[in-house]
Amino acid sequence: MSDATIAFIGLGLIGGSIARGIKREKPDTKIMAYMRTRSRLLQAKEDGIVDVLLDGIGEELRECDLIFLCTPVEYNAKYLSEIKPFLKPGAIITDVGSTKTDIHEEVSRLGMESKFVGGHPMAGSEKTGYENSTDHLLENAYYIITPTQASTEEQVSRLVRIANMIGSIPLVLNYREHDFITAAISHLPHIVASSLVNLVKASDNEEGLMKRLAAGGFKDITRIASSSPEMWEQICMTNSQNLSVILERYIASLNQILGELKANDNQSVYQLFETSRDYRNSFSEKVPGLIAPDYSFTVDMADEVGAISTLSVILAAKGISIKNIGINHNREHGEGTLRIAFYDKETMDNAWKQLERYHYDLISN
Ligand SMILES: NC(=O)c1ccc[n+]([C@@H]2O[C@H](COP(=O)([O-])OP(=O)(O)OC[C@H]3O[C@@H](n4cnc5c(N)ncnc54)[C@H](O)[C@@H]3O)[C@@H](O)[C@H]2O)c1
Ligand SMILES: O=C(O)C(=O)C[C@]1(C(=O)O)C=C[C@@H](O)C=C1
Repeated sequence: MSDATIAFIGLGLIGGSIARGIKREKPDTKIMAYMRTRSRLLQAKEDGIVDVLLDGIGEELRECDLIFLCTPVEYNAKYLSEIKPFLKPGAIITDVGSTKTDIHEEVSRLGMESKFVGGHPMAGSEKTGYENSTDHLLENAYYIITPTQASTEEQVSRLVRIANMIGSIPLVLNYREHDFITAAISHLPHIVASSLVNLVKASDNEEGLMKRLAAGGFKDITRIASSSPEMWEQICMTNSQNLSVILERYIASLNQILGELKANDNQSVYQLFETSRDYRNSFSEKVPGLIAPDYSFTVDMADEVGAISTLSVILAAKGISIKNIGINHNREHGEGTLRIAFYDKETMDNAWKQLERYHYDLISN
């Protein structure tokens, strides 16, 4: 079944980014959307991302092959029963929620296992709303797919196709396992970041010197404390059991560090930093989800004086901005190769076309 008509309930950061990615790759997809803020929906129509504006859940959904739930997790689960009467045969509902057990349990309670496949893109931002969505937000990030016991291969492969289409890397996972993993690598970090920021707020002096002097270290590990409270309250409440287990382990590890500090146990404090450094360094920066999308290609060209400037002039004449240009030192592609990076995919594709016209030898990265 082809997913020619797709609806989005909630069109914020994640819904908006998926819709943009789909429209970029398959512009003839008919996209319907509903969200709380009407003005942003109108903007999405103006941008050519949404074709049909919905006033709520209703008859129009009967036309849809695929329905994305992209609101905070508890609202996603509530929408299931409302949407159920409007599902056409073969249609599936999916969601993008950060927790999965809660919605899967609601799916079972409603007897909708054959109509639902869960999803969760493992990328995002502390920013919210359609206005911050981009067609490349989820590129190079894992897109976790959580089937039900009744999900068919065909249904799962439809979600895999969508994930691939938007540049993500699909990964099928059991929904309970998903929630334990994300408790440790996503939900606890949000609690740590927010509680640390609140600790500094409570400990600062009247002149606010802590706030003023906070530098890279503090800012690096607290960026996510600016995330949406509505979204994170719902994530924590729907994964409270896993989160409690992980939080208790974390508190125990903090208490251990406290004991070591008080006892002047410098060996153990050294080991804390040594172990974490080695493990953190073993997270390849090439791990999907950690790297920014790379819009670059290589040009194999003669190593002649002026070669770079000739190429730059060709691109500049077409108004194409280059983000970075440099000689490739690994020489895998032969002598005089140049790596050119661009700000987005569209610019990169355009540059490729222009250089092809001048018969440059191009290699995709
Ligand atoms: N932000 C992230 O980093 C991230 C990453 C992966 C998954 N998620 C998940 O994606 C979902 C959406 O998060 P987001 O970051 O896009 O949030 P967002 O605030 O940017 O967008 C939420 C959208 O839902 C709409 N909405 C909220 N309540 C609604 C309701 N009751 N009915 C209809 N529309 C409603 C809002 O108007 C908005 O369009 C959440 O379930 C979240 O757990 C978030
Ligand atoms: O980068 C961020 O701002 C995020 O918080 C993204 C992040 C996370 O890594 O925890 C947040 C929630 C999601 O469900 C998936 C990704």
